Amino acid sequence: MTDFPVGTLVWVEVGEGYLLPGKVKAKGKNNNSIIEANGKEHCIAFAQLLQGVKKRDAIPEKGMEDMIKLSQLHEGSMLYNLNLRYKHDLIYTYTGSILIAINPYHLFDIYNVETARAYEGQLLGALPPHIFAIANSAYMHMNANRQNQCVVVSGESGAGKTESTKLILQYLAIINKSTHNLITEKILEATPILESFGNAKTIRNDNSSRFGKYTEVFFDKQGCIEGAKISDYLLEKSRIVFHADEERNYHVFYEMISGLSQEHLDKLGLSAADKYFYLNQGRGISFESKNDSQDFQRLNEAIDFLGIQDTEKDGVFHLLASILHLGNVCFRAKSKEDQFASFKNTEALDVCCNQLQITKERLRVALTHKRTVTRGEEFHTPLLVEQALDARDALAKALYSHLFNWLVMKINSIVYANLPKYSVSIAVLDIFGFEMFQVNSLEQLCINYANEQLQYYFNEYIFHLEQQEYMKEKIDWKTIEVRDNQPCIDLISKFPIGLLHILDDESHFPKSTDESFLDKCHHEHSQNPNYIHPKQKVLVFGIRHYAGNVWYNVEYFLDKNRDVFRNDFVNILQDSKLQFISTIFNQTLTNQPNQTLAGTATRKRMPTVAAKFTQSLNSLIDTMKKCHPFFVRCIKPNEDKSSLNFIEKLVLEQLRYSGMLETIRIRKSGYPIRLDFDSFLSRFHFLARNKEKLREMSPKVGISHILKSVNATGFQIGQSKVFLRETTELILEKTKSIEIQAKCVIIQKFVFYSQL
Ligand SMILES: Nc1ncnc2c1ncn2[C@@H]1O[C@H](COP(=O)(O)OP(=O)(O)OP(=O)(O)O)[C@@H](O)[C@H]1O
Repeated sequence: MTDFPVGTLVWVEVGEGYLLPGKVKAKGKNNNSIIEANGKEHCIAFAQLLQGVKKRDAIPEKGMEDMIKLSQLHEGSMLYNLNLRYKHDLIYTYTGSILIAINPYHLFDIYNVETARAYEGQLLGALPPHIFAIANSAYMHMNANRQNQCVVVSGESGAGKTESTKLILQYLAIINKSTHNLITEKILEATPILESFGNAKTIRNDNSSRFGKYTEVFFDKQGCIEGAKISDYLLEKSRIVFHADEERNYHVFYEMISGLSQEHLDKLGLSAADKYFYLNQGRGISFESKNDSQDFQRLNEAIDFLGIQDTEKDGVFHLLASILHLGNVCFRAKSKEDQFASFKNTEALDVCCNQLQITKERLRVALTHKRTVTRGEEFHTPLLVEQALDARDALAKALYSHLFNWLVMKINSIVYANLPKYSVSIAVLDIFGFEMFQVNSLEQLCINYANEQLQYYFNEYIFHLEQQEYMKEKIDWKTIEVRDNQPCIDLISKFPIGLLHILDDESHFPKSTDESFLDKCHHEHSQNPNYIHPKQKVLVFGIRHYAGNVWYNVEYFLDKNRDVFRNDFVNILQDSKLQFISTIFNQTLTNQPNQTLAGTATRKRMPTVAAKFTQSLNSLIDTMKKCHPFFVRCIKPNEDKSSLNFIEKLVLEQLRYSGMLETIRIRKSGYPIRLDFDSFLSRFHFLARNKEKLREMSPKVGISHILKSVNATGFQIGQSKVFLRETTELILEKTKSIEIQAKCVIIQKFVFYSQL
C-alpha cells in the first residue's frame, strides 16, 4: 500500500469522475493515511487508487443500483456510490444478486403491501434494489426448482439483520398463495415473543438480538406457507446476571413489570424494576425508543394468539419473577473467623422459593453448600461468599436458559407440527455479527468462529465453486484470488488440536486450569500464522480472523465451557409443586445430547458449551449447503444510531472485511447464472431470429445464435452449460416477455377479426 508522508498534496478520488485536491493529515490505523479533502476525512484507499486516474463520466445523480455496473471498480468508487445513494434515501444497492442494505435508522414508507405486490414475480434487477426483491427471488427460485433456499443476513450488531429478517418473513406472508392462513399469522406472531425474551438494549443497539436464529418457512406444492421451524443458537446467558452501563437485561423483565396489573404484580411479589439487582446495574431502566408497557400488551396478545395455555403463561411469569427475587439474595461471611457464606436476609429467598414452589430449606442448603457424593454417601461442604454468589447466578442463568429453550420448543410445536415430507423451504439466518471488544471471552470465540464458518460458506459459494465450474467447463477465465480463511477455521476447530478441542479436553480434567489450557494452546499453535502468542505473560491469546485480530482473555474459559448445572439444583426444581417448573426441568434434561467435540457419544462426558455449539453450527452449515443461497450484507453507517448519517470510514471497514470489493469484481466479470443447454434452449428458443434454421443447428451454435439475436454480450458457452451475467439473463427475460406480449396481441386480433 502506498504510504504518503504527512503534508503531501494528493488528488483524492471520491467517486467516478470526482477528483478533489486533498492533503495528507495524519497516519491512521494499519499504516493508512488520513487525507483531508473538501472538509472531510478520507482513508488512504482513495488516494492510492488515484494515481493515473483520468476524469471519467460521472455516475448518475442517484448512483448505480448495481455496483457491478461501476466502470471503475475500487473502494473509493464503491463507497462513493453507496454514499450517494444513501443521501438520496436509497438504502439498498445490489452487487449482482447480493443485496447491500445500509441501516437508515429511519422508517421509510417502502415496506407496504403495494410495494410487496410490485416485486411479486419480478426478476431480480427488474425493479430498484429492495429486500423484498431478494425474498421474491428466493420464492420464485424455490417454486421453479422445488429446491430449498436460504437467505444469509449478516452484519455487525445494529446493522439491521433482525429488521431485514422480519421484512423477508413479512414479504413471504404477503405473497404466499394462501388467502387466509392462520399458521402464517402464528409464525409472524412468534417474532415479538422471541424479541421480548431474546433481545435486550446494548450500547450498540436498543433492540439487540442476544441469540442466533435460523428460521425455516415451509411451503406446499402450491406455494402456500404450511409451517415454520426456528433453531436458536447461543443465547447470551451472562446477561441474566450482569449487564454493562447503559445496557439492560432481557426486555421481558421490564415489560412484565410495566405491563402487569398491580394485582398480578402483588401475586408475583414484584415492585418497581429498579429494586432488582439483575435489572438495575445499567443505570437505565427505561429509554426513549421503547414503550415497555405497550410492548407487554403486544407480547401478551402474541402469546394468546399462539395458543399458549394460561397455566403455562402463569408458569412463565412465576419463573421470571423467581429470577428477579433470586438476584436480590445476598450473602455475608458468618463471622470474622468463619468466612463461609450465610444469608444477609431471607425475604428475597423466601419469595423466590414461593414463586418456584420449591422447598426453602433445600434451596438454602444448595446455595450455601456444595454437595458431593462419595461411595454412596452425601457430603455438604460450605461455600465462601463469592462461591455462594456464583451458585446463585448459575441458578438464575439456568432458570432463564431452560425457559428460553422451552419457549422455542413450544413455538415450534405450534408452527411446525405434522409437516409433509415434500415441503420445500426458505430459511433466513440472522446470526450475531463478528465481535471484537476490549475484553473478549469464550462467547466471542464461539461467535467469531461462527462468522468464520459463514464467511467460508460465502466464499465457497461466490468464489470457489463458481470458479471451479468455469475451469471444468473450460470457459475463458482468469482466476480471482480471495483470502482463504480455512486455516483460521482449522486453528479453532480441527481435530484433535484445534483450540476448541483443547478446551474440550481440558474441561474434562478436574485438575486443569485456565492457565494449563492456555499453555497447551501456546504449545500447539505458537508457530501457526493465524495464532498470536502474547509478548508478555498474560492470560490471553490472539487470533487473526478474516475481519481483524482479536485477543481472547481465557479467564473462566473452563468454567464457562463446562457450564455445569449442579445436580442438587436440578433435583430441587424437578420436585417443584408448580407443574410448569418440574416439566421444563425434566424435559430439557432428557433433550441433552451426550456429545463431545470429536463427535463421539459418551455416557460419562457431559456436553460442553463448545461441543454443543460446534455441533449445532456444523449441522446448520450442512443444512445450508443443501440450499440455494442469497446474501444480504447489512451495514451500520454510524455508531450513534443517528438517522441517515454515513460515516465513510466505518462503512469502508465493513465492506473490506466482508470481501465486498472482491465480490463485486467476480460478480462483474463472472457468470453467476448457469443453465445447461437443454434448459436454455427450452426457455429461450423462440428468441432466435431464424427459428427454422435453429432446429438444424447444434446446441452450441443454436445458443450462440439466440444470444446474438438479442444482441447479448455478457455470456460464455462451456462444454455443457451456458454461462450468463445477471444482466444478460435480464435482457433475455425482458425480450421474452415483450415477444410474448406481441404474440398475444396478434392472437387477440386474430380471434377478434375471425368473430366479425
Ligand atoms: N430497514 C430499516 N429501516 C428502518 N430502520 C431500521 C432498518 N433496519 C434497522 N433499522 C433500525 O436499526 C435498529 C437495529 O437494527 P437490528 O436490530 O435489525 O440490528 P441487528 O443487526 O439485528 O443487531 P443485533 O446483532 O444487535 O441484533 C432497529 O431497531 C431499527 O431502529
